[in-house]
Amino acid sequence: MPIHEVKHPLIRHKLGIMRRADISTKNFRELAQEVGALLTYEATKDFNLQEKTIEGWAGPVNVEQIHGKKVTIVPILRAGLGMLDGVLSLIPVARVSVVGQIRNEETLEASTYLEKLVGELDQRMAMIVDPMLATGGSMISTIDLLKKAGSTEIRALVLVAAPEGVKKVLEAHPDVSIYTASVDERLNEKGYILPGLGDAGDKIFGTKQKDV
Ligand SMILES: O=P(O)(O)OC[C@H]1O[C@H](OP(=O)(O)OP(=O)(O)O)[C@H](O)[C@@H]1O
Ligand SMILES: O=c1cc[nH]c(=O)[nH]1
Ligand SMILES: [Mg+2]
Repeated sequence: MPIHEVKHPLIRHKLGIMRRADISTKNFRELAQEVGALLTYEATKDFNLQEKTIEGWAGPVNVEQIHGKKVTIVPILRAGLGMLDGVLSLIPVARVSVVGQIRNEETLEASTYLEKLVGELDQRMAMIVDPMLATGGSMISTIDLLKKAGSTEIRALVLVAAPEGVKKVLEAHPDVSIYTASVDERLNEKGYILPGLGDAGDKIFGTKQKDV
């Protein structure tokens, strides 16, 4: 299923706190990482395991280990950095490919200002992280550039998604799976998600809240 709305009680609870208008930068930041980690848990549940015999305390023991999955995590600057450590806490060996996208607040068009990708993308699962999937422009542009660079297996982890953006991403890239804590109601006339979280980048970095 290309869209996975993860309804785990811990995620619902933490996301509910993130929606408070008066949340502090510190709390928003901490929760973005925590929900990022919980979404990672869900997004990796189909990873294959292989058996291996190791020397245990009482002799040889059969254990399982993740098989054949090289991963690159792709935070979309800026706000994606707010989930990166949470994802890395569960996949500590992953390489990180950084992509900068900025949305023009008038036209809502995304433009790429940084692309620093790791090698062997054709052999890695790419896990894109960004708190917000609104019109979908930033996500589509990121998937486009990853595919151009060789990615064939891509997952996207977002805290909150708008139905309009999910539809656009899946129309453009039906092979990509999206994991989210919530598919919200809709976009407002300025392209912000309702009820949403407001401007996630500003909340994570403590910059000025825009008039949304
Ligand atoms: O789906 P879209 O309509 O493209 O909107 C979503 C994008 O907008 C925000 O980034 P923004 O451009 O505000 O940059 P920032 O992360 O630096 O704040 C957000 O973090 C997403 O990347
Ligand atoms: O709701 C939104 C839409 C775009 N970017 C955000 O940070 N929030
Ligand atoms: Mg922003």
